[in-house]
Amino acid sequence: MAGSKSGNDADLRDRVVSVRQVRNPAMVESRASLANISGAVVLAGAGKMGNALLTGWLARGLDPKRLVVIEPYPSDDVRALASRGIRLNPTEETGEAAALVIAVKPQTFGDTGPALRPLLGRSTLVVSIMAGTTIAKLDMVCGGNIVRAMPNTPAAIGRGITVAIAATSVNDKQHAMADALLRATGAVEWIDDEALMDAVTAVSGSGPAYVFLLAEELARAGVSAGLPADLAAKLARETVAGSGELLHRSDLDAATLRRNVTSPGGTTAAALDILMGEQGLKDLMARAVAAATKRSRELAK
Ligand SMILES: NC(=O)C1=CN([C@@H]2O[C@H](COP(=O)(O)OP(=O)(O)OC[C@H]3O[C@@H](n4cnc5c(N)ncnc54)[C@H](OP(=O)(O)O)[C@@H]3O)[C@@H](O)[C@H]2O)C=CC1
Ligand SMILES: O=C(O)[C@@H]1CCC=N1
Repeated sequence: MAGSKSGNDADLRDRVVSVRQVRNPAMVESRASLANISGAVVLAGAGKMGNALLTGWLARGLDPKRLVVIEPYPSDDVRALASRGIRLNPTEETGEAAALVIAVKPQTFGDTGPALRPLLGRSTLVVSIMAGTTIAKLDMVCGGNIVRAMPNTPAAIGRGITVAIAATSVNDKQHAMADALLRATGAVEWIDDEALMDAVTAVSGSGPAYVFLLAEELARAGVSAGLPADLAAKLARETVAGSGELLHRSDLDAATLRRNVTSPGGTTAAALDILMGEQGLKDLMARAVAAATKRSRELAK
């Protein structure tokens, strides 16, 4: 029996921890391509997402001297980057940028966008990460060879995912540059139907917030169940992070990984009866993603 039990354990281990080697040839490639960018990369807007991109680029070897950051109220972190050679709010002419990455709020772009025009030459690549802001609007407000992209904040640690679409005026060289800038922060999916961008924004752009909310609420529920607050926060954080890492490394899909936690008649099944019941997470998530998709469409107006 013992033999068969350890056989089962081995099976289970194979199923649960079927870990693929973390290889990221794209990362190596993007490092090379980032080094190949000649000319300035200008980031307009170094708020939360702009800063995440900046951190990702620098970590993956983009020469700080190539970076120009335009940000009216730079955070201390962004100010500190100036000592590494980044040009922050330069007063002298920067000339035409090789790439301009626009990370200002979509609601302000109509006012702030036209001021970016002097940075654009005929070959300048424009990458916009603004939610809801269409290629047509970008073209109208500032022009350029436009790639519309939707990254997410795990970009700061090279574990983001970006969905991108290129306007027809974008040539192969500009496409490769956009791919290198985006891929330096994680995975990239190119699409050719811009209408998908609203749902993309609702799933992966906003998605990290849903996951962080899960950690917050799991901790809160732990406190309600009697745990000290600091222990509950640690358990929730490590559980979300560890589960995310397992999902990342495993070949198994999320549903199988979930089933592997759920012993018949056990504690997880009791919890999932609530979470997967009527008006449970399925319904909540569908409503949340629909609301975000609708908001993205509204931002386009
Ligand atoms: N946060 C996220 O997870 C994601 C955000 N995005 C997109 O990224 C963009 C930025 O979002 P987020 O970082 O959250 O927002 P933030 O408000 O944190 O960042 C925007 C930054 O742009 C600055 N800014 C305002 N005017 C100008 C200007 N004229 N020139 C340069 N910078 C200016 C803002 O300054 P001030 O605050 O003083 O106005 C602010 O620091 C948005 O378009 C959003 O849709 C996309 C994917 C994910
Ligand atoms: O909340 C927002 O509008 C932005 C876009 C996706 C994530 N943050």
